[in-house]
Amino acid sequence: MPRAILCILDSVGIGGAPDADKYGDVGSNTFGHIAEWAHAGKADREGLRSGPLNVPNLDALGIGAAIKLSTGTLPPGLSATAKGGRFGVGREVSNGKDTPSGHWEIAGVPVPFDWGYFPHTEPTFPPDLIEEFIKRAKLPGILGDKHASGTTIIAELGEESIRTGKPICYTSIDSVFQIAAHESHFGLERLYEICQIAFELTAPLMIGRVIARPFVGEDAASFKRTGNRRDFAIAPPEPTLLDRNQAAGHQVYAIGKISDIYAGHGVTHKIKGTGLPQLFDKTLEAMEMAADNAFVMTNFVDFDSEYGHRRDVPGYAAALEYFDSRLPEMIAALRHDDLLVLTADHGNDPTWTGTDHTREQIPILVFSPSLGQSEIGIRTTFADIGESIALWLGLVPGSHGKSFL
Ligand SMILES: O=P(O)(O)O[C@H]1O[C@H](CO)[C@@H](O)[C@H]1O
Ligand SMILES: [Mn+2]
Ligand SMILES: [Mn+2]
Repeated sequence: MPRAILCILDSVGIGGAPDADKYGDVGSNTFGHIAEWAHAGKADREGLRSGPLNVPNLDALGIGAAIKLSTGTLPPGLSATAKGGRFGVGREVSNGKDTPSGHWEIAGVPVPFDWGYFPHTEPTFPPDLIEEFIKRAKLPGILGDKHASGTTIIAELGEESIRTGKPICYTSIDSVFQIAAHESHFGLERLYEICQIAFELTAPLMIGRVIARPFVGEDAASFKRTGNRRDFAIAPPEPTLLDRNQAAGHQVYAIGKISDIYAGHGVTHKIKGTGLPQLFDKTLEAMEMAADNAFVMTNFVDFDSEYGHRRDVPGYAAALEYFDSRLPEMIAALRHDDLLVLTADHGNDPTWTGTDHTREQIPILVFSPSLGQSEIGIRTTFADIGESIALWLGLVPGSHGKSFL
């Protein structure tokens, strides 16, 4: 009986989005630029990695061929042909270049509305929203109230936050309200509590997510964010592939932040994990446990949060190489009628300006011991991924996308 395993390599875009101009992202290409920089010796870091990007397993599944299809250019060191499985390119119809938009569309539900965003002003948040938040959450005030990178703003305001008990509230180009506070001084449960209050206040503004960003350490030099991040997200507007598989009486394993992204909807097994090695292990464990017709979905967030937003090219390259080095384990764990899909939710080119996501097309790399090799072309919506998995799992067709199987 069939099963499906869907790995979202968060932010591993492959350039070529036809509407990138609307986002100021023309020419961005996360995977392609990392390969180029590595080839030019610009992704070396002592003790971490050096030289050209070493990703033979992703290359065999067609990452090079997909990038060539997406942008017209084959990055150095990658192959123009795949050696197994099906490869192609996904193009997003949803307007946001953010995690929920990408994930919902992949799971068959393009976002039919525009998210709310906070302006590039200081303060960025509406004063009446903050006033109500402070009152309901019983806070002495807030810090931040601007667009910022999460690690930078903790270094800047973390000490003051500990001293005053005021949480750090900030946003980005995405539809987010993020709250950073110290895990023990402020308290993790208290942080979750105020995030829930913020979520109730921001959801009517169509803000996609409130994100709890706990950190530890005692001064600017030692502050570090922990794995206790939690996303409070608006629920998808229609049943996703997760809901559909659950409604059919089958298992849905949500690994990493998947459950948060779909507001817990359609999830039968929620599994948390921190860091690429653990997320990979948890995925392999789920593949061992999963019953017939199960859908296993993992979000590998570190590509995005640790390397993309941090504009860390060597770090991103090393993360891709790590994932690649473990891919043979996942392939070896596949049963004859398992389907493995590797893809991404948006781009986050670490060679690009700023610290935000980039509007890009995504790779679609599909492998099953029972499928032959072929090209599936440029798909005009990410929803084709969800529809293909639905078909594989024997579900009734949904209302968006077409199967490429
Ligand atoms: O800079 P950090 O806190 O990692 O924030 C990033 O993480 C958010 C969620 O992915 C994005 O919207 C971006 O702002
Ligand atoms: Mn993402
Ligand atoms: Mn991100």
